[in-house]
Amino acid sequence: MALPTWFVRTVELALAISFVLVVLKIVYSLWIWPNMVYKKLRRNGLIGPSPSFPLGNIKHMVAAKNKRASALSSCTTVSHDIYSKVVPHFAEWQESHGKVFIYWLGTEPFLRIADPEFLKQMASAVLGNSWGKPDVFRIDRKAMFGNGIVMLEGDDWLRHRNVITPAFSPANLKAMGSLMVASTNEMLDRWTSIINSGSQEIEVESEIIATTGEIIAKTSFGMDYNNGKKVFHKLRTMQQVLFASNRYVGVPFNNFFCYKEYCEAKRLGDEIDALFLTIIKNKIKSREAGARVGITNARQEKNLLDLMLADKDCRRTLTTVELVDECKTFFFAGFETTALALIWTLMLLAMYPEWTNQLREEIKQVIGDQVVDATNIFGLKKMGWVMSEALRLYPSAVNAQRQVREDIRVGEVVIPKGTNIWIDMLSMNHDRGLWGDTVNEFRPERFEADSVHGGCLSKMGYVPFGIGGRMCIGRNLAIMEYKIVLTLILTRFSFSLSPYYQHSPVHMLSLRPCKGLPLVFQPIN
Ligand code: HEM
Repeated sequence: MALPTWFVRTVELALAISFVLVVLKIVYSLWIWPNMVYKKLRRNGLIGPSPSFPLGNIKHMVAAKNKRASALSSCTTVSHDIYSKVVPHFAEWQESHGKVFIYWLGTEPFLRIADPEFLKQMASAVLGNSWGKPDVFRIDRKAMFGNGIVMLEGDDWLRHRNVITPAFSPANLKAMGSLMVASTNEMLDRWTSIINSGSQEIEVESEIIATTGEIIAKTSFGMDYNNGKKVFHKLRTMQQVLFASNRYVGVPFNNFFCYKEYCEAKRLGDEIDALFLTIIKNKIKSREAGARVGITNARQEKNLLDLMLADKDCRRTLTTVELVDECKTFFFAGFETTALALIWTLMLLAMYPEWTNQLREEIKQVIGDQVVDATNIFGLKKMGWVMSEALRLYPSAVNAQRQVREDIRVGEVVIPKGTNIWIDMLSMNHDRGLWGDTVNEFRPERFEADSVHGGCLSKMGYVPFGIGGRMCIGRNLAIMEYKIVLTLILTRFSFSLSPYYQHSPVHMLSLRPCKGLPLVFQPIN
């Protein structure tokens, strides 16, 4: 039966209108809106390198990085003056445009900030939960973080933060200490076997990463070794895949250009979700079974996942999907950052044996013959300075990103709603104007008189754990783990840099040694 002409015409008209609306929406979001934000920023005197459509400044960024990579491959000395090597494009643009400038990732304009005073005024003008996260990263990193706390904003962020914060109470952290000691000792026993078998050189990067992965799997989710390992390997692979496609973040339809990587990241993300889902469902079942035989939820709460399953009033406030996303978020945020702080510290201590000796002496005085635990390591003050100095020269979090949810006034400048913000911590940590002539030297003693800011001329110039309400939730856990692992290594081994070590820090979501960290070990009797 033929359809009536008026019906066919109406459908055609509806389709035509929908098509035009979709095209208008695309033009608006890819062209009109970003240009409106850009023009407002320029009217306020903020400038930057000229972008081109549709890559923005990405072409230049990739070219600068490739040039740097070939220069680094012939470099044999270790220098801590790394800023222009890690982000050569920013170093170049800072020379011509100053510490605050606009650059484009595809069709997304970003305001890059490395001026702590500008940042201070900006941060004091907004409430913690009225900062957003750039939409472009929320989409790009969905496979990795889902809608976990790192990507949330507004009331949802506050709700998750309130549920999760109690998990990091001193009592809970204390309970995690013995698990950390056990996992670290397993790693060190493995090192002893390697040395006894005749090889003194150990590739430390992968060892530390695997151990911190195991620690987070056990302490946060009560996972067994095999499941922890599975999640850990999938997350690592996903990071490599995402980094490969990351270069086109912000470019319209970039998922089509990097379709293979996009599908691979999605597949890995789905597999990790399925693993966590099984763990969560089993936990819920065992909690229910426990409740039936009279074991209260409070008695069952041991790790982060247990605590997320029930808030203090024993009600579940996060849905199962939200729990899965938080598990992924904490797994990634928890192992990579702490591992890198330890890895760069080992590289630095291998270069500066006088500091290794000072730390060993401190361990002797503070811990002596006691078993290392979550309480006695807090007396290790010099180790705290070493951690701060390592995080200054080689920060695990190189930058932080935000999206402005309402217009912000900074002096005469108005930053319009919708602006993407790129806070460049690496640049501030290596800023001679803030740290003086010793900026690129390893000097933990700068934290002796000023343990928080290390004598930096601006209080906002050194923020290794972030700023304001979104400051790192796992800070105390990270410090505890760092001190436990480092204390155990220093009491069992002395070490130096392998002649094969190539100093090649690279920005791959975090700051990592591109060519690993081979160290030569000697057991201490
Ligand atoms: C040396 C180790 C660590 C460093 C340097 C570090 C650094 C940071 C920084 C700079 C931020 C703020 C990011 C931003 O403002 O966008 C942050 C946030 C966060 N960190 Fe850490 N972190 C470390 C360890 C950990 C650990 C061990 C965990 C969990 C077990 C963790 C979980 C988180 C989470 C969930 C957030 C997001 C908080 C929010 O948005 O409310 N971090 N971290």
